[in-house]
Amino acid sequence: MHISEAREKLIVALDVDSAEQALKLVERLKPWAGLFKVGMELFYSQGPVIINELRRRGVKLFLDLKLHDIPNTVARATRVLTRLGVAMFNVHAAGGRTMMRAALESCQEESAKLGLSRPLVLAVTVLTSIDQLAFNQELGFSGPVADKVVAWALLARECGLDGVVASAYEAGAIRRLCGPDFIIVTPGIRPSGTAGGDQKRIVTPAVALAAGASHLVVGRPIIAAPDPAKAARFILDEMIAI
Ligand SMILES: O=c1ccn([C@@H]2O[C@H](COP(=O)(O)O)[C@@H](O)[C@H]2O)c(=O)[nH]1
Repeated sequence: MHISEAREKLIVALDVDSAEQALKLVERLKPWAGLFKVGMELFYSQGPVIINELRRRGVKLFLDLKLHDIPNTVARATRVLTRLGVAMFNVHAAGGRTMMRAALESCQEESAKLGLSRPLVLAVTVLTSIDQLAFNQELGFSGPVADKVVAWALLARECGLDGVVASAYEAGAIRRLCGPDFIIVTPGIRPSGTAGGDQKRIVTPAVALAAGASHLVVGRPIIAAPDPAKAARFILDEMIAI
């Protein structure tokens, strides 16, 4: 894989609470990342203004707010988010079929109305911070995590969604069952030899790509590094090593 192809697959999580920090990271990391992820911390502290600020810098954005509510509420929230012009956003697969369909339909309608290209809609499956024990004992699900992730990926595909957020542990099965064009965004990425912290289903960048992930989400290993650009470059090197 060429480094430019790896760059398109790397999503840097802007997990900071100020516009100044986010914009500084984007300026430093733009050469090394194809997308930037705005999650709850940045969006809740800065609001939609930060999306406009970032878009003005010409970067593609993944709005990671993980919508999960009744279908009507999610549809109405989706309508508003679609106006922001992000490249992708997500909802929880656990919200069910009607909710996922409502999100997609509302996003399609609003994009068409505004003449915008439709953002990709992804379904969050089982969070990468959940291990098998917590999945069974705390959340009360029976069976392997992977079975639930794959079932939710199939449901998301049936609802017409563009892809899922899932760990690399499940990426191979999702890729086989959902096909080559299905988007698999994979957080829980840790460069070899680094600790996972709160992340439980973790793999290295090379392993995630080999498993079938289409995009890798990396936060702390890049943004908390002494030199974020060097850390991003290191991750790209691990990605192209496969
Ligand atoms: O299952 C999920 C869904 C989303 N995330 C998000 O990805 C990043 C990962 O950050 P790291 O610092 O690289 O651990 C973070 O913004 C999460 O909210 C996830 O980790 N797992």
